[in-house]
Amino acid sequence: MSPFRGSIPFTQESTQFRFNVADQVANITFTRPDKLNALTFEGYADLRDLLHEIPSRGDVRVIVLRGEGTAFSSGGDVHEIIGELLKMHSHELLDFTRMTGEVVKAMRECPVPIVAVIHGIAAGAGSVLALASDFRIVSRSGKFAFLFTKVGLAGADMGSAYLLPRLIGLGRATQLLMLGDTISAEVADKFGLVSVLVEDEEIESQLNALVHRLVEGPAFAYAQTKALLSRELDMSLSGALELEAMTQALLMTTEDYAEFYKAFSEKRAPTWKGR
Ligand SMILES: CC(C)(COP(=O)(O)OP(=O)(O)OC[C@H]1O[C@@H](n2cnc3c(N)ncnc32)[C@H](O)[C@@H]1OP(=O)(O)O)[C@@H](O)C(=O)NCCC(=O)NCCSC(=O)/C=C1/CC=CC=CO1
Repeated sequence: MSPFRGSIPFTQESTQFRFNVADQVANITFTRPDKLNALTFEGYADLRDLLHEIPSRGDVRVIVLRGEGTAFSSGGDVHEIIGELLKMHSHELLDFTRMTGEVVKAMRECPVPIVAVIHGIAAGAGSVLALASDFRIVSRSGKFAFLFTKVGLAGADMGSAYLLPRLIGLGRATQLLMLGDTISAEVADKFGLVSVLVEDEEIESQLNALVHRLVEGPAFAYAQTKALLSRELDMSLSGALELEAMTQALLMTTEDYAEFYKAFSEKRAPTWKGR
């Protein structure tokens, strides 16, 4: 069995992040500000297990991922890499790299939208967690560093060579993943990596506005949209058209769909139920 927990569900507080649910918002906050919220093996595994668990709770409409202090996350914990990873055998290393990939898989397969709040640096695995989120609210102090080649690893890690070109194009993804340079919030915005660019002091109000929209909106339609966006990436056009046709036909039977037209006729805003 993998040493990285794996089949053990996330049931208690993590030592790596704080988790709470309030008003249908799941807040996951990395809590190692003195290490710029570096991720330990336990941190990755806890995050993966928590992301597997959240959808089944039924009380969460949006997940907010953020870091305490001055950074989002500086990626893998360098001290743990030096102390443990460098001593591992190849089969243990493969367990580890697969486990980190499972975090990204859990994020992309999670039907609940994920919003990453980027102030300060998102580096290494931290930049990939931002990339794998559905929305990135980035303040002027935000920075991204897909720095894997700078530590002697392939720039493609945790699915970044899959996700990044799809988000910002092959040319810019090559530049970021191969050179590993740190880019500012402005450059990230120009490249298309940013969903909302905000002044530092506006980050909470802009986050609240987006979270409010996602909480109040049609959750089932959002979940299906996320699933289609992921699944259609590798499909033929005819496969994608068929999948969308089946999904829309399903959504046309929901209470939310009927509610929109009822509300339209009654000249009022719809009340979404997520079903
Ligand atoms: C570029 C930096 C992220 C930020 O630089 P700077 O703003 O100048 O801040 P520092 O002074 O360097 O850091 C402040 C303190 O935080 C500690 N710290 C920073 N990053 C880490 C970290 N990743 N792990 C542990 N501790 C960290 C730093 O030591 C300072 O503490 P002290 O004051 O007590 O010394 C810069 O910090 C930096 O380059 N950090 C390392 C980034 C890194 O190498 N990340 C890991 C990359 S690999 C990865 O993320 C993921 C995987 C997963 C999959 C497969 C294989 C490998 O790794």
